[in-house]
Amino acid sequence: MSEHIIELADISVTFNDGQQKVNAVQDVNLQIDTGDIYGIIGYSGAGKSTLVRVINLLQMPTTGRVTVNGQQLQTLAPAALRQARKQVGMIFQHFNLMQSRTVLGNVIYPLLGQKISKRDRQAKALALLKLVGLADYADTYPNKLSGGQKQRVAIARALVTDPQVLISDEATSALDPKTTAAILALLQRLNRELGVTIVLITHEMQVIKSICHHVAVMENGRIVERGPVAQVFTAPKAPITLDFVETSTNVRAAIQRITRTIKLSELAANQELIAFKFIGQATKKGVISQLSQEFKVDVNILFANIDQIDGQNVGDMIAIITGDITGFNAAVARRADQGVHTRLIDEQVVKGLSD
Ligand SMILES: Nc1ncnc2c1ncn2[C@@H]1O[C@H](COP(=O)(O)OP(=O)(O)OP(=O)(O)O)[C@@H](O)[C@H]1O
Repeated sequence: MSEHIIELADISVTFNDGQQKVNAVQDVNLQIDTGDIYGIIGYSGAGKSTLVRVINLLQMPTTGRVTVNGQQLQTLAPAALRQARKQVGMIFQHFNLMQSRTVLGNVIYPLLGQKISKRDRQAKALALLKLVGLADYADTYPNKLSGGQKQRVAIARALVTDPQVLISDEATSALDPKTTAAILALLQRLNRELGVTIVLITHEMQVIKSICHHVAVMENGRIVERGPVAQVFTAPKAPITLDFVETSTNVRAAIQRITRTIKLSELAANQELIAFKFIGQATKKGVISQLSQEFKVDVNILFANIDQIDGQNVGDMIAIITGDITGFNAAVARRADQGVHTRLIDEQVVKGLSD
């Protein structure tokens, strides 16, 4: 088995929409490890759906190579490609269930036409319904189910051909927060128990933070940043990543609220407004209280929040520091390797938030 279950090399997708040319995906290289939960985040129109549809050649790339489980899909004859596609299951925002079939009928559907007896088909579908918590709903029709239950059926259906990869295209976007959390927990359990690799696209940071191990951030058809979730979201490099982070942690709203009441231009020469980030152990160590005593600075906390990213604690704090700010800032900078990061909130930062 290859270490990378999915390898996308130099992928571009261009649509010719009448007179207009749309470069939906541009020069994307992406490798996804076997067994990973890999998130792709971006705003609407960033190219996420187009990119993931390339993974099973539902969307032919204009250029580039698609390799799944060691097979370069574009080199396969139609029969082999049909077989290879079964390695990739998909779930969608609107479930795409067939209303005229029962829950069991929906889950069985992908197995029709395969060399597998009716009894085995049923047994397999029922086992999957049990796995997703819907054993008692086999004979129910989809219109009698809640959104969360419909998505569970769709997940069972996507897994019935034993795919190695499950693609989730905004699968929780139509669900309420509690149901979203339950579906994400289910995906996490399926990843652990079945070893299925999950590629999950979303525009919501919360989704990425709760179950993904790696993330790629897409903007205008390109991947602008990628890496382990905790790393990308605690030390974002691309402006759009920072934007996602600050929106989801409420830091952006907090900075806007604070700077509406406190004018930065009216701060004294020995005062600064600073945003702190504490990662992992640093959330527990009281580094700031130690340093504030050492440098005799006052720390006036205006906002604080603690969050979990891929199982790791991440804290945010915004405070006005008064006193020996040069010494204090230098000492904090030396703590970067212990997971303490700071950012000065100046007029430019505030202006950037309102743009
Ligand atoms: N079949 C198509 N023909 C023409 N343009 C398309 C087609 N499919 C997608 N596009 C365009 O390609 C770009 C990327 O779309 P895509 O759906 O991949 O983005 P997305 O990040 O998944 O956004 P959303 O969450 O809104 O679906 C958009 O500008 C979209 O309008």
